[in-house]
Amino acid sequence: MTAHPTSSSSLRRVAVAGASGRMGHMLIEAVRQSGDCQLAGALDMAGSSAIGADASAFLGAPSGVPIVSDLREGLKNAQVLIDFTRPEGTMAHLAVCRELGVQLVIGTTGFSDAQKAEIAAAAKDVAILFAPNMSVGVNVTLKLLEMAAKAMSTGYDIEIIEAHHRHKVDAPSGTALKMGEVIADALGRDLKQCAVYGREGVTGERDPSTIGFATIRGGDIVGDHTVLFAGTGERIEISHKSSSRAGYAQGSLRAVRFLADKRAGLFDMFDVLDLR
Ligand SMILES: NC(=O)C1=CN([C@@H]2O[C@H](COP(=O)(O)OP(=O)(O)OC[C@H]3O[C@@H](n4cnc5c(N)ncnc54)[C@H](OP(=O)(O)O)[C@@H]3O)[C@@H](O)[C@H]2O)C=CC1
Ligand SMILES: O=C(O)C1=N[C@H](C(=O)O)C[C@H](O)C1
Repeated sequence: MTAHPTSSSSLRRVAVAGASGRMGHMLIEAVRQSGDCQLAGALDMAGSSAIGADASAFLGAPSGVPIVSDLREGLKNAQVLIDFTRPEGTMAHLAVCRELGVQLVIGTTGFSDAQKAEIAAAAKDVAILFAPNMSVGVNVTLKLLEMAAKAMSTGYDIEIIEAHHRHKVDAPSGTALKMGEVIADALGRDLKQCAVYGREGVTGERDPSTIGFATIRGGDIVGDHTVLFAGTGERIEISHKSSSRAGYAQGSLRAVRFLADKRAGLFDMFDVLDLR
């Protein structure tokens, strides 16, 4: 579907940050194929070779939307910004969206606690959907983990193993950390106190109250997450594997639709999928 950035209609006007990134391309393609959204802006970093190019040139079907680095220019026609970039980029986008009243769907991972608090503060003024994984499958998996953790609260050692492509810059993945939080909450533990991020040397025996994390990086792995509940004489593995980024993009569009009638507030995919 071709949509002009200034056409007036009931289509949701969506801008995409990180427009030339792996997720940026998936999102632009999903917006253009959606039928109920229109590409209204495309952002990338100043100095990027993508600046000035048509945002959907990579599809062989121009949109008339140029990729720009000026945030106000890129957001001037948008009702909502989908941001899959880096924490420092998201924080800059957040400030301008808050000022302009543009809603945000944030898929970026790797934020500090202080940055997360800033996102929550901005959500008092503008509606924000913030989730480390937009796929339906991963969010259902989070729900399964909550149930499994409660049922196996003693006698099972919990380890979270994640694997991603060689270009990923943050570890553990945002999804793995969220899995850890969900499990720790279900067990009445504080993830900050009980997480063990990798082991080396003479570590001593495993402390049963810990939740371990292991990270694999290689090739073009889209995103695999496994939670191992290792007991005596048995073990349970709950796994999710992404073989395409399309699910993240489709989930992001569901988030855009969910936000449409929200004036302010901080939401996640549990709200969108009614999993709370
Ligand atoms: N929530 C979810 O469902 C998912 C989340 N993610 C997360 O999304 C993020 C992006 O992933 P991916 O698309 O693979 O990454 P890419 O590196 O492919 O794309 C990142 C994009 O953001 C741009 N960018 C980088 N730094 C900044 C900045 N400071 N300000 C503005 N733009 C910036 C890059 O520009 P340039 O190329 O010029 O550097 C690029 O266009 C990661 O945090 C990842 O973990 C990924 C998949 C699913
Ligand atoms: O960087 C990625 O690729 C992904 N990042 C997200 C994360 O950190 O959890 C989501 C997904 O796993 C892909």
